[in-house]
Amino acid sequence: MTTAKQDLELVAVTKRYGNTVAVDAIQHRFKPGSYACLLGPSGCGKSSTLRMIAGHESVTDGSILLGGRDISGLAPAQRGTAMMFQNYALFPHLSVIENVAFSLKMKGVDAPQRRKKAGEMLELVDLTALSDRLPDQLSGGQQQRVALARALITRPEVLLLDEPLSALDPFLRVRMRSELKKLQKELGISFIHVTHGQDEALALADEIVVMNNAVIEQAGPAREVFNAPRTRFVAQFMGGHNVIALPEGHYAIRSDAINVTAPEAGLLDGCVTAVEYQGTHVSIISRIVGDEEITALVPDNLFFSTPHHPGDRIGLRWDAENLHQLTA
Ligand SMILES: Nc1ncnc2c1ncn2[C@@H]1O[C@H](COP(=O)(O)OP(=O)(O)OP(=O)(O)O)[C@@H](O)[C@H]1O
Repeated sequence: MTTAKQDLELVAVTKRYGNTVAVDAIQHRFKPGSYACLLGPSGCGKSSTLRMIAGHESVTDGSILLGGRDISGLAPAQRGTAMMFQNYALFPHLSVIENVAFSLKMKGVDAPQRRKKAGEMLELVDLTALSDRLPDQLSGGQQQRVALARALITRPEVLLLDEPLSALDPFLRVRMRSELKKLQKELGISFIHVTHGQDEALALADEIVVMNNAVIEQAGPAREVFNAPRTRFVAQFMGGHNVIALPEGHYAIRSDAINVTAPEAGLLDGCVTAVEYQGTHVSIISRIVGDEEITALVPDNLFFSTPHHPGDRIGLRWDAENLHQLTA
């Protein structure tokens, strides 16, 4: 398997469909050998971005560079990228091993070589025993591994995954996501994974690229994007944050960084509107001045030592270092 270490760079990449601007001059450098998640709500332009990188969609403006080489005008098979699709797109009449070997057949590789290479890929995804089955004789998770093997046989430098876990049930989704992460580390190539699930992105990504309305709102290591959102959108989309208006501006603060005190001991007073038990934590929602709501996430033992109920007056405190000023 290739271990080439090449940057993938998007230079002012734009996609327009008629009058719709799906991707608006985005600029980003994906580090080699890292797991990146393109995260954002439906319609923000993440699939269009991925399809342009893959070559399944033309670039309206700008360019895509892999290792400094402009690949924007190349056919998908010539780019050094491979795509794994949402619905896996397996050929129903071909066996597992034939599906995996398909692209080699198109390249004119002879049958014994194809079988050997496809066999290696099936071993990598732990499917050797099912080589001769047809796709409809496989579970969703197994079909996904076939699709992975089929994409990886081309030895891409960058593997592109479009919502690869969305067709799986929640249990399998969690299992497959750790397999994807492990595979990426083993292969050492870059994965770019499109998802609209923030928990999926947090679990998988070395780097999260948050898109909204055709632009990149924020990009950085997963922990940084979660912990220090720069815009109201990122704070709300990542979840687990409050946006507070203070005289100096708007700030994001994690719900678990808000401490609940007696009313006179807080920086702000609140009136409890709801209490939700969440197992390890209890979420206390209170209304503050200006009718804004603040959620405090309190460890369950702390909550039950001094329980609060809807209608109670409470104080809310935080350490200034946990406030992150928002730019928009
Ligand atoms: N072939 C197309 N023709 C016209 N408009 C399109 C086409 N494909 C996408 N769009 C529009 O471009 C915008 C971005 O779409 P895109 O599929 O990239 O978003 P997305 O973030 O991947 O959304 P989702 O999570 O729903 O797949 C949307 O407004 C969409 O309606």
